[in-house]
Amino acid sequence: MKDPRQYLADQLALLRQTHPLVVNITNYVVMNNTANALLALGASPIMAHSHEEMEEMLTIAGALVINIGTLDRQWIARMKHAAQLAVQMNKPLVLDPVGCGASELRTHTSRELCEIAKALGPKFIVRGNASEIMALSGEIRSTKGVDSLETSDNALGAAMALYRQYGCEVVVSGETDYVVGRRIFTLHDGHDIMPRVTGMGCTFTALTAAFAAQPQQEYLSPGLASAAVMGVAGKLAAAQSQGPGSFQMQMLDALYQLTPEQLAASVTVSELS
Ligand SMILES: Nc1ncnc2c1ncn2[C@@H]1O[C@H](COP(=O)(O)OP(=O)(O)O)[C@@H](O)[C@H]1O
Ligand SMILES: Cc1ncsc1CCOP(=O)(O)O
Ligand SMILES: [Mg+2]
Repeated sequence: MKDPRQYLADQLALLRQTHPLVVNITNYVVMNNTANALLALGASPIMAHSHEEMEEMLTIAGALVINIGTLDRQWIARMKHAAQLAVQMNKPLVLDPVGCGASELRTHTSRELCEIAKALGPKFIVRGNASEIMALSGEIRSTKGVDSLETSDNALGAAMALYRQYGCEVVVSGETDYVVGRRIFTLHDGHDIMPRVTGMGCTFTALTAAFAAQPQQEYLSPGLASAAVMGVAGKLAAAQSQGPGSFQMQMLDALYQLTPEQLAASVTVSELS
């Protein structure tokens, strides 16, 4: 890869030209936040989950998000159907295993979705917090809920195991973000106010799908692009905020204002050898 910073700048510039459409099957908590974040960055969201329209949706979309945050039996059937279609249509799929480990239903469903999506290889991406990634891999059995009890450093082994098992890119968020694929990157941006706002991880997942939706140039790592954008926008937004309320608003403005040059200059990224 050329310098990862150049790759990141190119990816953001391309996104602003192509406005990729992302289909989101997501949770009731974050539908509005993630749609706004995609729009603010320059992508185009649609929230859709019905069986009847999913094939048409995926025909026009560049990528699919499956976020299990408020799952139930009916939603699980929709998620599996959409994942199967994504495989058939060779569309990138980003899974957010929200709350994996908090209930058997979440853990089991996340694994079933991974089994379906693994046929996509690197076009399948899992983005979760440390507890979720460790529960998905089987390294821990239970978690507290949707927030992480673990540091992302502790989840690196689990992320590598998932990469080997499913061939997917695995993105673990936290104070340090880890992007684990054929290569492994760490990013040290963001701000500790981010886990105090619901939906920041879901936003990360949705932005990952926006990068996955565009034609990849030299190196396929949508998770690296979204981690950089979340981290740099998060730092900029936190500097303008008084607390979680104003942070939410400032985050949308930062996603909108972020330039490719600023992204390349501000990101703290390194490759693990
Ligand atoms: N302590 C922290 N310091 C800096 N950034 C953080 C911290 N915790 C989380 N983040 C950032 O917040 C975003 C959401 O991550 P996280 O809170 O782990 O996800 P989730 O909301 O799914 O639990 C990511 O961009 C991550 O880098
Ligand atoms: C609070 C909550 N409960 C079910 S889904 C959800 C949103 C979780 O969003 P995030 O993981 O991005 O904080
Ligand atoms: Mg989450």
